[in-house]
Amino acid sequence: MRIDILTIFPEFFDSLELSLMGKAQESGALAIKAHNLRDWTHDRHRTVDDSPYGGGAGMVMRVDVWTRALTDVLNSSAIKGRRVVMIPTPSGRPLTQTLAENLATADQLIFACGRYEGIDARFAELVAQDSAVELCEFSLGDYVLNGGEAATLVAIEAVGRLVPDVVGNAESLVEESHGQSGLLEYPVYTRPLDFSGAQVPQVLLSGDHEAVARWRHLKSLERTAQVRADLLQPGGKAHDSLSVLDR
Ligand SMILES: Nc1cc(-c2ccc3cc[nH]c3c2)n[nH]1
Repeated sequence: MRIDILTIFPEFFDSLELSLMGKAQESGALAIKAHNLRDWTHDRHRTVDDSPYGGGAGMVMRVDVWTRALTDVLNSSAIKGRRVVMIPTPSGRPLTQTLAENLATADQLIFACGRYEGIDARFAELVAQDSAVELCEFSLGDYVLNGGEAATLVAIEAVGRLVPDVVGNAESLVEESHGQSGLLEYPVYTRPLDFSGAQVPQVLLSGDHEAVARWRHLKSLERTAQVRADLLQPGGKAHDSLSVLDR
């Protein structure tokens, strides 16, 4: 998967050279490039924003700069297949595991990181009209950030780890929170066996793999019921997991 990021803070994404995302770039499973939006300005001050029509506080990012930048990235990366323009915004659709799984099948993601009061609305409108790309306006949750960069980092990690050959052991993607079961993760333990009197659950020391699997599933159900009962409602992703209680 090719990932392009348009931002006025390209150095914000230096952390993607580390850990799993860094290894995925070395292996070629992911190709990530951050571009400085100011490279597509034409004035001496490299201006990307202006005052809002209709008045109000703050500044709005210019549609001409954004459209020039996106057009250039799309034309120069020349990726065939499914291309999605990702715009982080508080008014977007929630970034869920289901959405991340869907996006992980794309050939290219292009992230448009806004700042100030956001990007001129005509930018997203023009992207939506372009049949060569999909538009995905997404939100991390109901809280407001100062810009799109942090949301983009989260989205790249959530989607990137689902791209084939990025995570070494695909098995580990199955049992995590919001994974295939839709349940929250069970508690995990490792050495020391006794820590300040706190013990490891005996079943995990039993060597009885079936009993361990059953205990883990029940702990996941318990945790999900405590913290995210909504996931267990009819239609929720974890609702089918309740059937294990009937056995
Ligand atoms: N979920 C969420 C996204 C944002 C966001 C996204 C882009 C910009 C640009 C300027 N402020 C922004 C805030 N806040 N919260």
